[in-house]
Amino acid sequence: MYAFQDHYPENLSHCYGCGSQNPHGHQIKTEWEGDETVTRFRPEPFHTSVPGFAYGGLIASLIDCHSTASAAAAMYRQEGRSMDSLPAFRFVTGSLHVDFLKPTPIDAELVIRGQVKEIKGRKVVIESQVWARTVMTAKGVVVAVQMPENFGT
Ligand SMILES: CCCCCCCCCCCCCCCC(=O)SCCNC(=O)CCNC(=O)[C@H](O)C(C)(C)COP(=O)(O)OP(=O)(O)OC[C@H]1O[C@@H](n2cnc3c(N)ncnc32)[C@H](O)[C@@H]1OP(=O)(O)O
Repeated sequence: MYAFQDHYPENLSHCYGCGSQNPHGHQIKTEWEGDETVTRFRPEPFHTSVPGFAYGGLIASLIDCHSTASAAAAMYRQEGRSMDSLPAFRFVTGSLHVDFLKPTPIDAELVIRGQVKEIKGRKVVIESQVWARTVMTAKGVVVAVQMPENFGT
């Protein structure tokens, strides 16, 4: 699989959630399945909250990085451009909202499915659901905003 994150330049691949260059991070991989974006992730025992269940911060960070990657992919798709083409779209999280609907088992593969709800100017809104086996355990909404040139200054 060649994922959205595989197009990130190396100097922007250190993110804890999605950076391929961060050995301590989740290193998530996201791709299109039709009009939805999909990330699959298997929690480790050290991601535990209540024994047997995954920590909510893990769920939130999966939704976060799944959504920023989906935002970039959606912008490229809207422009009919490959994710390798320039200028690059780089998105950061403006807002992250998560609803925890059910406890998320630690021993299941998690499937995060995202839909593009809005693309307006530099902003993309992504809605996502986290599935464990046949149960939707969480859902989220992220407002992703194209990183300004002066980010961090
Ligand atoms: C394939 C190649 C791709 C390359 C890809 C490279 C990798 C790419 C980096 C990887 C890394 C991943 C990232 C992981 C996800 C993090 O963890 S990112 C880290 C956490 N996030 C941050 O640190 C962001 C900190 N905040 C900021 O820098 C600024 O507040 C922001 C978010 C850039 C927005 O500031 P701004 O650019 O001045 O925004 P502004 O022009 O005022 O607003 C633009 C639009 O966004 C909306 N907006 C802005 N902030 C918010 C908010 N908080 N709530 C709701 N809406 C908002 C505005 O309402 C506006 O919408 P419209 O009025 O146009 O409808």
